Amino acid sequence: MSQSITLKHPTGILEGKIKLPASKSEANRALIIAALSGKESELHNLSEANDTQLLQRLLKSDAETIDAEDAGTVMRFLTAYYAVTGQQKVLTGTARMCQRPIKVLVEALQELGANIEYLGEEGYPPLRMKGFSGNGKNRLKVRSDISSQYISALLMVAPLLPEGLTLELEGKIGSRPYIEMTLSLMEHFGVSANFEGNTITVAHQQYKAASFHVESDWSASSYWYSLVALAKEADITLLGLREKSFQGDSAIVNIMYRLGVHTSFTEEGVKLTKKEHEKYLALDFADCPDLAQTIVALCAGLGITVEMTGLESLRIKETDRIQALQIEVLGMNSSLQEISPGVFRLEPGILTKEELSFRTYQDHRMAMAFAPLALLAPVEIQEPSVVRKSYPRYWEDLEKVGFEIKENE
Ligand SMILES: O=C(O)C1=C[C@@H](OP(=O)(O)O)[C@@H](O)[C@H](O)C1
Ligand SMILES: C=C(OP(=O)(O)O)C(=O)O
Repeated sequence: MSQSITLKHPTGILEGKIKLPASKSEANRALIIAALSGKESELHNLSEANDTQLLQRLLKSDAETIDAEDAGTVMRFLTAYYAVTGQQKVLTGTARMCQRPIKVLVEALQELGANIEYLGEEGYPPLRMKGFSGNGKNRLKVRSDISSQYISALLMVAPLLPEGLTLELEGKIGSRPYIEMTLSLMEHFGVSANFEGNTITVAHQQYKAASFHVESDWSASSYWYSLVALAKEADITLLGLREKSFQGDSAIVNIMYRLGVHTSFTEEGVKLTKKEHEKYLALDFADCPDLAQTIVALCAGLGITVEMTGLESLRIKETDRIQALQIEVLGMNSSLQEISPGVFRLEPGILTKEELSFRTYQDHRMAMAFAPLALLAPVEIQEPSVVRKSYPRYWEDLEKVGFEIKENE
């Protein structure tokens, strides 16, 4: 794919049925649990997302050096997996992955008896995994305000530990629904846990073989909600989404109700139609950080002021997402500012440009969140292939509902 594409929509009217990619979060948990169980589990509808394809390949690889690329779940889940299964590996990733912290997880695994060495800067990948003595502690305090992926990684390996594991979560619990998703998947594969207050206990147990069907990705649905909110008229069905979901990003239903999208659940998934939107919103993203970019881009487009909290983890994701958003909304005459510690305010401006252009910072969600603005004016997206991380068919799906996409020289 070329360095940039330009999107236009000739009518602004959207109609169609879209099969979303499957959730990479559910799929990557199911893959790790199936590998830990040592049993033949049937996993259906594994995501075509690169993060999932990559984990599938790496779990089968005999190579000593394992490249987790830019996939946070792959890096964190494999660190715990290789540690507890005593495999000698070097775990690395993209330059950005080597700036994403992993100290909390490494220190926890070391306390459990893992021998892990930093090959670069302390606290960051690459890591050398040197074996597991298995005579460590069975109760740990772990910070839960940096990334929930550390907690999920520890929980999935916990039943293999001779005395199980009790985790005491310290600090604010960020991305909590992802921890709950991990526990639900573990339960699906026969392992019970107890989560009360800030303490999670998992006894020594065996995973059981089970079949599992991965649900469509609610995070990916958010771009379609945004498209409906910006369209002149819309009738869009997203296939394979369920009202009762393991995914916390299903919170998009209630957020988008306020931003002009009505959801009805059908046999096949969800049907999205337009309604009135509110003019001002205050939203907390602590439980659903991956939705923040969608909402910022949409509110800048619709002229809605939004005050946001719970954005702390955005600074250590595929890029510093707060900084990337602050730069990119300027091109729409909007501003995103921290008005008091931890509180960000998006103040939308009037669109004056005939064509909008957005950089994507090697972050799939920057590309997917800003593309729907092509319903207001032609939009150039730089480095469009970034979408492969979670939604490789995004551009094709937009073409199915009438977007014209031109590859630029
Ligand atoms: O466990 C998971 O599948 C994820 C957890 C979240 O990360 P943090 O826990 O780092 O916020 C989320 O942003 C990421 O896309 C997927
Ligand atoms: C943050 C994300 O993924 P990860 O942390 O798994 O790289 C994401 O998909 O938005």
